[in-house]
Amino acid sequence: MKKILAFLGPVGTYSYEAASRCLLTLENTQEWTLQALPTIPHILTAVAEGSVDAGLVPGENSIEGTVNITLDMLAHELSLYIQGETVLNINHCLFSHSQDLGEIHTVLSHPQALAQCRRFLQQKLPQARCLPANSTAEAVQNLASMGPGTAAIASRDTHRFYNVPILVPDIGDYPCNQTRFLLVGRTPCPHSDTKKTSLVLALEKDRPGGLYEVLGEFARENINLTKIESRPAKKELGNYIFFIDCEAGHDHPGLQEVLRNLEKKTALLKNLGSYCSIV
Ligand SMILES: O=C(O)C(=O)C[C@]1(C(=O)O)C=C[C@@H](O)C=C1
Repeated sequence: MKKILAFLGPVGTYSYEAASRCLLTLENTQEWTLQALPTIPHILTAVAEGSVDAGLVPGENSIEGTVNITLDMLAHELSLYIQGETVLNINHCLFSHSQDLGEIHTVLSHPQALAQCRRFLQQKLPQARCLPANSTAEAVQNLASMGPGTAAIASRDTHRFYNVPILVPDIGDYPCNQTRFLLVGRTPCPHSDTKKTSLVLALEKDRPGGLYEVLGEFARENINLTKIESRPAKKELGNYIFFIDCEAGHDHPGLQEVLRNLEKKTALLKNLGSYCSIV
């Protein structure tokens, strides 16, 4: 039986494109197949429970920031490892069977895509209401049952899978729009040449210099951070956890030293895994 890589479906989503790319780089590619699932929680839970072997989920967008559900589930709810990352350029188009923008009264898409086209929607379709869909391609698929006057925001590529014309191409608010996808599995990345590591940590107590000391550990080992973000610890207000990505793989001697020291300085230290970029 083939191993399964789950992605946010149906086919034609950005996640599908990212998953197709990852599939080619997995060890023994021909032993793998893709499976569409409807939401990010479905994907991560299926990986954790073992009904699929790996999952591909969006983690961060250059315009809208972190995909909170992904990081929250990885930090608080599941024991999974990031095994790889891949970055896609995002180029949103407006799909519709209508040929006139003035006829559009409803626009469907994934909330991230709607947010990334906020100015276009405000300026060109002020009359339209926006409805969330589970994914961009699901929004295009749903147009078939929605009647005239509806439109969907999705990737140009979606055109290949659904018989819906592009009414307006390139509707994103910013010319550079990228989403970083994470490949997650139940075990650490099997490759020895990992280049990045993602950590979640919480300070022992809120005191002057606490975070500075944590960051000092990376500086001392000359390890570059590529991301730091605080998220609510899901307790009282003002209580945060920190997501840190750094440019050091698991066999980096400096990283091992940083992890040993952080164990002593933090109330929570979760290693989400070391991995490489998939291009
Ligand atoms: O709906 C899709 O096509 C997705 O793959 C999801 C998703 C996301 O969650 O960020 C991926 C890339 C874009 O940023 C918009 C939507």
